[in-house]
Amino acid sequence: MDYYQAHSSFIRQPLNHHLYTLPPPSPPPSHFVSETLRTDLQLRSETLRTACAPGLNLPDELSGYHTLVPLESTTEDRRKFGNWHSTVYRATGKDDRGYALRRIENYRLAHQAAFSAIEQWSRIQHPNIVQVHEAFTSRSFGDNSLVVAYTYHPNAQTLYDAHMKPRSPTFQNGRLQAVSYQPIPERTMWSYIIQIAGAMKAVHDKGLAVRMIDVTKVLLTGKNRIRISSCGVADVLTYIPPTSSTPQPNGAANAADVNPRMQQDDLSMFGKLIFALCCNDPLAIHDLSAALETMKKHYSTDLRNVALFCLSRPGLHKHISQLFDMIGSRLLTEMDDLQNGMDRLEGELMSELENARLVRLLSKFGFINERPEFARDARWSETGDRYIIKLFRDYVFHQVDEHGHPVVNLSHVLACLNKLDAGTDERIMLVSRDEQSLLVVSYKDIKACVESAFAELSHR
Ligand SMILES: Nc1ncnc2c1ncn2[C@@H]1O[C@H](COP(=O)(O)OP(=O)(O)OP(=O)(O)O)[C@@H](O)[C@H]1O
Repeated sequence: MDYYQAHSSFIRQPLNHHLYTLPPPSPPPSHFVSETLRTDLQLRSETLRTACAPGLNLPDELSGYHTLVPLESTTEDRRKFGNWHSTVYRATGKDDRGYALRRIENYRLAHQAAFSAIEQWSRIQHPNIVQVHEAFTSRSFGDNSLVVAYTYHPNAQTLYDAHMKPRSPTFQNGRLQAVSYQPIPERTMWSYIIQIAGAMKAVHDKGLAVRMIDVTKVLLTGKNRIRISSCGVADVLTYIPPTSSTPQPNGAANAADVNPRMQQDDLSMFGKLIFALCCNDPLAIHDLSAALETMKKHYSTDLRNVALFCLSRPGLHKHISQLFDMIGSRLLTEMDDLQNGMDRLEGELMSELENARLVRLLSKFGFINERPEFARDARWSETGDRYIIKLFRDYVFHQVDEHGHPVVNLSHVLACLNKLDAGTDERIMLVSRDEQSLLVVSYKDIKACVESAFAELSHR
């Protein structure tokens, strides 16, 4: 006979939604947090776990990083980082986190001091800069490679890929139609400008220069969230050791030594990037008057002025801080958007908060039930609080239907656990496996049993 005939068909209890905390009333729409946050996060975590296609002949291990997966084609259409061939790989670090490893092929380290810029970069933590971790050389790829490790942002796209890459035609009404060009909205452009300018200012204030501001090197890592990638590589590649007679023109070994011209170059690269994005053409500034005409069609004079300021002739007083005077109240719009984004995220977090409660509860069950050291100690598992918990566990998870088949009903589990966590006065009947004893207890009682059994374990 089924040991749980007494509950052979339990009453289906709807989820008690009042036991969940409701998110605050409709958070305002946000420029930053994705509408489909859950899907986005799930896709990111899936990407983190994808394995590499076999046959790529990649090293198994590289200075503590393993499971390398190339993030771009390693065969055809190989683009270059300056004059060097470069490839970005996703890898897992010693701490089990994801890293992006940028490998520069055929690089010979002549001076260990070339890495000192990486140390400076690794100390810069900024929300719009992909964090630099370390750099090392390696022969594991069969050549002399320089490898720089960055934080990995799953499913990040370069601004080029996100906005400018030609899209393949799609089927519409049974016909292949070219995807029409959609200019980036002005508000998004301001947001990008503010984020990049903020990152540049942080870098310049530290006496460094970004040196690589390009649509293929700025990553979109979330909705309208961008980060400058590849920082530090140019400093290592172009390092020139100081000599007693000449100041360092390029070497970034020392913050104070960075040539202010590089910071001016950053500003003009920034100007080129703004034109490229607004005109949907990476080489837009090659024909400046045409580029200005195109910009006029879709963007305000203020935006054009910011781009022109960046491109203007370098000068002693030209500085990234001046850009913020030109941005003016748009900074406030950006702050509003960010705060709306925070509200929305908090709302999302509220509804996920309940999961943590239930996991905590289930973990306590895991600690209490079936402890091997008490297997022969019937006084532990078959008496008092622990016995009630054991019967409750059967009630929640081990019920069978009239045919003796396991009842697998998640809403029953959730409802029971929520009531237990809330410690309601509702009472249930628990039946022993041999059906010899029946106990009527409230969730409140069971909650007290769980707390005391757990406390007893923790203080042993
Ligand atoms: N830190 C990172 N996290 C996640 N993805 C990254 C990271 N850095 C780079 N990537 C991805 O790696 C790929 C290659 O990056 P890379 O900078 O080489 O861009 P690219 O478009 O191939 O430019 P290039 O012309 O220099 O080859 C891009 O798809 C980019 O999104």
